[in-house]
Amino acid sequence: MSVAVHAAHLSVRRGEVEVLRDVSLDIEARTTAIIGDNGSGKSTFARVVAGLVPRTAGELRVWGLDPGRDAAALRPRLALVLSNPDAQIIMPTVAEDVALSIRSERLPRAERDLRVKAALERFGLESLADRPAHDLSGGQKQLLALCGAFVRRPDLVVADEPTAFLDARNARTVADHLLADTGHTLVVVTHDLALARRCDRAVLFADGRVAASGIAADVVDAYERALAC
Ligand SMILES: Nc1ncnc2c1ncn2[C@@H]1O[C@H](COP(=O)(O)OP(=O)(O)OP(=O)(O)O)[C@@H](O)[C@H]1O
Repeated sequence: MSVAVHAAHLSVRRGEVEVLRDVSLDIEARTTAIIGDNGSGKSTFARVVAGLVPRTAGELRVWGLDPGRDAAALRPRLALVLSNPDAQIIMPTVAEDVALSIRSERLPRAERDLRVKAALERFGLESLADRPAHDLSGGQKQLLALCGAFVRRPDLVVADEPTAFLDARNARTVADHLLADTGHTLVVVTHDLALARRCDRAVLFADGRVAASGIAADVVDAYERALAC
């Protein structure tokens, strides 16, 4: 499997604070969880991979491209899912919001509508297609955010605490969709250790550095043992 994310001695400074320090890792598994305490740098890592935050030092490649310099080439291949779906809803109705995600592909209308319909069906949202998006429940909104991400058929999905505001049932549904093998690579920042365990690999961040990485269950076990001390 090719390397989705390659970081070598990556550092990120935000203001006076060095938030990521000397991070070196390769992400090549299909699904990778990023775990660690509050403030350990997980979201910053997700954002620098997604090209939203610049690096201060070191090397970063996403599918061999530099997220800072090659943002335009990476944009169609990468989808970002955040914990607060309200921040990701733009259009008035559910179907329009999903269609917006593929507007830049300039598809013929019939083809676009078919793509949107298939995506809505996959996420169980077809009966809500014409509903105002902001009227959906929190769980439905997060499914809508996922639908908008996956309708683009991204190679890499970066999800930052996608289950944070969901009940156990919706968290499970969202995790099932993220982990389903649809040909994408998943990097998921999460405090949901059940979700982290279901990933192939995990990376534990501590104080802006990589503290451990390996098979997800092993890394989560080590983190839980450390938490118990
Ligand atoms: N724009 C910024 N300016 C200054 N400091 C920042 C900025 N963004 C993040 N930080 C700091 O960087 C550190 C890491 O933040 P980050 O959000 O990456 O952590 P996290 O591991 O995702 O935390 P959480 O689990 O609480 O979401 C924190 O100390 C945070 O205060």
